Amino acid sequence: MPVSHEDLKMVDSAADLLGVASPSRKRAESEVSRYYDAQEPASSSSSPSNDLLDGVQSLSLSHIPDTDISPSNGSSETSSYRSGAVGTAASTGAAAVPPLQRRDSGRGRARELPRKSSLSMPTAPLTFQHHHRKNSSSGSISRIYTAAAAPNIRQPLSHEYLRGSGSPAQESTSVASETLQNSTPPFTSNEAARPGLNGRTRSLSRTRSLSYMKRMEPELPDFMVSAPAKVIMYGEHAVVHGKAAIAAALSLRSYLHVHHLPRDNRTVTLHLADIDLNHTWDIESLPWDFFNSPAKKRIHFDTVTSLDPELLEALQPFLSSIVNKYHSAATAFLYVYLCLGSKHSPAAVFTLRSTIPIGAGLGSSASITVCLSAALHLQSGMLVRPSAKLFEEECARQLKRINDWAFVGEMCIHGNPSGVDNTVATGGKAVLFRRGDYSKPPEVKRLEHFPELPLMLVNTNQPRRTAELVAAVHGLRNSHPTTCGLMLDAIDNVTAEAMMLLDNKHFRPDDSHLTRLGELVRINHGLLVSLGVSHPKLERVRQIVDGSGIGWTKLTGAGGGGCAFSVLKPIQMPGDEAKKLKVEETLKEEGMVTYEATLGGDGVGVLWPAMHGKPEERVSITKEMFLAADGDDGVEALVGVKALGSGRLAWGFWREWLPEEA
Ligand SMILES: Nc1ncnc2c1ncn2[C@@H]1O[C@H](COP(=O)(O)OP(=O)(O)OP(=O)(O)O)[C@@H](O)[C@H]1O
Ligand SMILES: C[C@@](O)(CCO)CC(=O)[O-]
Repeated sequence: MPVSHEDLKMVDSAADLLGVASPSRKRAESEVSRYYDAQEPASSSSSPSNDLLDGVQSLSLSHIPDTDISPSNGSSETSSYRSGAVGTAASTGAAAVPPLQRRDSGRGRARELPRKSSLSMPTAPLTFQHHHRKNSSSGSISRIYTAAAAPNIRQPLSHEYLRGSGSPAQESTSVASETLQNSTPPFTSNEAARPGLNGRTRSLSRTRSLSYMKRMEPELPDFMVSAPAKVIMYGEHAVVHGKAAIAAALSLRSYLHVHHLPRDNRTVTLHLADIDLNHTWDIESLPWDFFNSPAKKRIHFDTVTSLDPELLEALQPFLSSIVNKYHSAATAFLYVYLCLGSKHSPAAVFTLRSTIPIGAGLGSSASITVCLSAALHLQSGMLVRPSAKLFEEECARQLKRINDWAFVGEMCIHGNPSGVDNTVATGGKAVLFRRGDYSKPPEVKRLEHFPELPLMLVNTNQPRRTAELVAAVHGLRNSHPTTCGLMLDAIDNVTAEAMMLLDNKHFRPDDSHLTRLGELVRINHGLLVSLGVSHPKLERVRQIVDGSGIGWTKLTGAGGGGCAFSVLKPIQMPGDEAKKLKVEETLKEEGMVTYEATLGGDGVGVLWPAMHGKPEERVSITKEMFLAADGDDGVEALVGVKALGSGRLAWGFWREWLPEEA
């Protein structure tokens, strides 16, 4: 392994990476280059000049064997679930190398890799599509890759200029320089000529104009990230107490636009448009010294399982002027921003809009913290844009990094979350999740055979706060430890039984399997009622659906209001469709909203740069356009994963799984 984990930690913690290479970073870069030179066959074809060397990593996946989950072994004490990709990657603790940029001299083209990890494929609208995971090559291997479509990170213009004559980048710099000089004459013209790098001669005025340009030019292009909502099918609340839960990504999503400001603007703005929160901080006045002090410093590779009260305290002066009932989202942003950044972090405006109802049990908070985590990692160069050339293992590693820090954000919003919401919002699809020991990574098993289920999702529009409901269950458990313990065990058994059905490739939603799943839904809801987390409006949904006989209903998420879903019976008799329409009508009359959403789609995605349109007529998506989009439909039409699709010029997803072969 050419670069040690320690080196990389140093590289990372010397976070003034933008434009200024630290000694450790330079060392790491040169080690990567040496390694790369040694690996690359001389016959490699030349690459586009903007190819970047994005990373090298030692890949090591520990495999935890499959274990059958049956009702008999389903209790938390005895059941043993197979750890899947996220959990597995988490357990390796292997170092990942920050993407290092390298101007290519003919070797940087992405090489043919033995196996693709993440193919472009249609996204969420493929309702409950079946997938399986390719067997990964076993053992611990070292590989190197390049990602041609990687974010063009940390490339100040001046670097382009100084690299030598004749490159397209230099041409464009010169043109831009002249344009700027014509429009804004910031320097005197009679400057003495002096030798430039590469033996060339440059005038001082040109040097100064470049430095002026450097200040005016944003450090990075604008980009977007997106993450889905989730539905917990079985096991909410119990999952906070170490039991298993089954959850799936939902096709409603949050979108975060990151607009970079000129370098001489040293501010960072968080604009949460849905909740009318718009706050700007002066970057250099933030408590960096405290967050970056040796005792407090946490880096991208760290798994943080609890918040540091002193760090939270240090943030208070910077949050106290934000008066907003949803202000915990700002705490989450600032905490992660300060942990992952430095006082040299790029100046930017983070604008968020979401199509997920807030505080409705659909994981709106996790969706936004996943977006924030992904954006901050991308900004600091700690992620490679997903591409078909990215190894499955590296995808898992990057997803783990996003997920770990989204969890930190979730802790800021929820207090004591299990992490199931951010895990689903990060990885997408459907998972079985269990976190027995909070000091360790959770066990996560991706459900490869998650079936297409006929679901109806209903929002009661009754607001509530997850943190309060989780605290209420803790309270009940403290006063009735034995009874509550048994109820939590019962929920765990329900989840284990459902797991056998949902992860079974022979599952067919049109036979007795569906009835069994439905009954488990109803039992789980009953247990949640006993735990005190239902609400009269949720009971009303259940009553209406039960009365019509069209399916089985359960609250989802924290309860106390928010959403319920019904697993619908197959439409078999002539009157069945009419009954369903009648139910929807009644719910609407009572002020509730039903959603047509699909489960099992993609997790976190990135649109880099933020552009839309056909390749020949692509235009930038500005934050103004994003803010002006009309409602959820407008947001979806402008930036939506469905509207723009996925692929190199559209949304990219870190996918750990491949479509099932025909
Ligand atoms: N669109 C949004 N814009 C800004 N902040 C948001 C947004 N959505 C969620 N949040 C943040 O998340 C908090 C709501 O989180 P909460 O856990 O109560 O609901 P949820 O995540 O939708 O539900 P559950 O955890 O049951 O799935 C809000 O207080 C706010 O801080
Ligand atoms: C209620 C809960 O189980 C689910 C919230 O979506 C809380 C958690 O898992 O953190």
